[in-house]
Order: sequence, then C-alpha cells, then structure tokens
Amino acid sequence: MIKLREVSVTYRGNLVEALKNVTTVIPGNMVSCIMGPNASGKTTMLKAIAQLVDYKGRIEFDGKDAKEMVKTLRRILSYVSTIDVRGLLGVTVLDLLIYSRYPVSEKFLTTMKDIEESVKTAETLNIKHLLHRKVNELSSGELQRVLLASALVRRPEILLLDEPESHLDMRSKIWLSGFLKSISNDATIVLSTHDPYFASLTCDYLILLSQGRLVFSGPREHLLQNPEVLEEVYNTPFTAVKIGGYEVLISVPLES
Ligand SMILES: Nc1ncnc2c1ncn2[C@@H]1O[C@H](COP(=O)(O)OP(=O)(O)OP(=O)(O)O)[C@@H](O)[C@H]1O
Repeated sequence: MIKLREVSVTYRGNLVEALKNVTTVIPGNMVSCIMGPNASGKTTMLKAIAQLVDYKGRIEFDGKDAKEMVKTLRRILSYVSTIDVRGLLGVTVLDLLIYSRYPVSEKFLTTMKDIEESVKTAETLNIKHLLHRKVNELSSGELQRVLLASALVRRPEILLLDEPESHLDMRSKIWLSGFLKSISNDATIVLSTHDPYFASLTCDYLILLSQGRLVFSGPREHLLQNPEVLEEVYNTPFTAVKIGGYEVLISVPLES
C-alpha cells in the first residue's frame, strides 16, 4: 500500500504548483490508474512516488517513510517513462535489459543470471527478436514493450508506468491490459493514462487529478457509476458501456 499525505510539488522555485496537497491511499497488489487532463500532475505524482522529485508532505510504502528507504526502493521499485530513454544512442535492447538489472544484480559485473533473466523477460513480452536492435532505432510501439521489459526484468514489487499504452495498437493495448492484470498479484502497479477505455479495462482503482489537485480516488466501479466526475474535469461527456460483458468508460458526444 502506498500512502500520500498532503503531498505538494513545485517547480521553478515555487512558480509552478504541479501537485497540491494530495492525500490518498493506493492499494497494494492491484492496478491503479492516474487520470487527468494535460498538465494535471500525473507524471509529477508518479515521480514523487518514485522519489525522483522533491516534495512536501509524506509518502509511505507499507507504513514506512519513503525518504528513509531510498536504497531499498532502487531495488523494489521500477519507474518507466518513454521520454527518458530516447537519448540512449547505440544501446541495444539486451544492453538495456541487463543494465536495468543493476540494482538487483548479485555482482558488480554482469552475471549469467542477469542475461538469463533478460532473455526470459524478453520472451514473456514477445520482444526476443528485438534483443540485438538499437533502442533508438525502434518504433514507438516496440520501444514501449522494451521499456516495460526493462522495468520487469528486476521483478519489482512496485511498478510505476507513465502512459504505458501510448503508441500501442489496439491489439497490443488489450494484451498490455491483460498482462498487467495478470502480474498484479505480485506487484503494486500504478500507471498514468489519457485513455478512459484503457483505464477502465485495466485498473481496479482510479485516481483523478485536475490542476494538481486530487478530485477522486476509489474503485473503478464507483467511477463507472458516476462518470459525471470525469465529465466535470475534462469538460467533455463520458459514458459507461458494456462490451463483451465488461463495462468500460468511453468519451463520446451523447447527442449530435
Ligand atoms: N521539470 C519541470 N519544470 C517546470 N515545470 C514542470 C516540470 N515538469 C512538469 N512541470 C509542470 O508541472 C505541471 C504538471 O506536469 P505533469 O507532467 O506532471 O502533468 P501531466 O498530467 O503528466 O501532463 P501530460 O498529460 O501533459 O503528460 C505542468 O504545468 C508542467 O508544465
């Protein structure tokens, strides 16, 4: 369980207030989604949880202050954002996966276990054929899978994903949704997304931000029954529809 208590983040001195007094609880061993319009603070919230930005307030992992467990978090937490790796010129996918194991690797040098785990993870995510390709030459969708692999290769207990479904085609999105659900028994997963369909298909728990403030946090069913919460934040109509017996949220004009 991750607890945020009155967490605030500012940038550029105090000029930009990206997160304002956010208090919420993110359940363990589930998939949680952070939603909200552009610039509402989703990435900042993930980065605060990952201890990648300074914040006021308190973040706890299972009751322990995150600021006192930074070393442990390097081992048990993976944070993934597409933007961060675009500059990795010449690095192969296999290099990236092995490098990503560094915090959990047994020795300073690469071990056979690191290589085996990297190949195994690549197999699981159907990217074995990409292992010797250069990261900066991949398509955006290929890169998205590779990044997920780089996060999973160290078997994290906490997995933070910034817009993991972006750039994925529909079939891959559905695959990703099922995959994340299938591993959520063993990991606490928090992702940010712009896609209400993907969020309602994938997440057990939803968090909604608007202009840095928490507007809603609770089980997905609650938001499905009250889509007007989303409508107010996005200023656009949302509705819950049943597809194949599964209820999801979509955003479409209700009347023409
Ligand atoms: N490094 C930074 N320096 C200054 N301002 C920043 C920085 N990072 C984010 N911000 C600002 O903080 C606010 C929240 O940004 P953030 O990236 O967290 O939003 P977001 O909800 O993830 O946005 P998007 O959906 O557009 O990706 C925005 O106003 C943004 O301009």
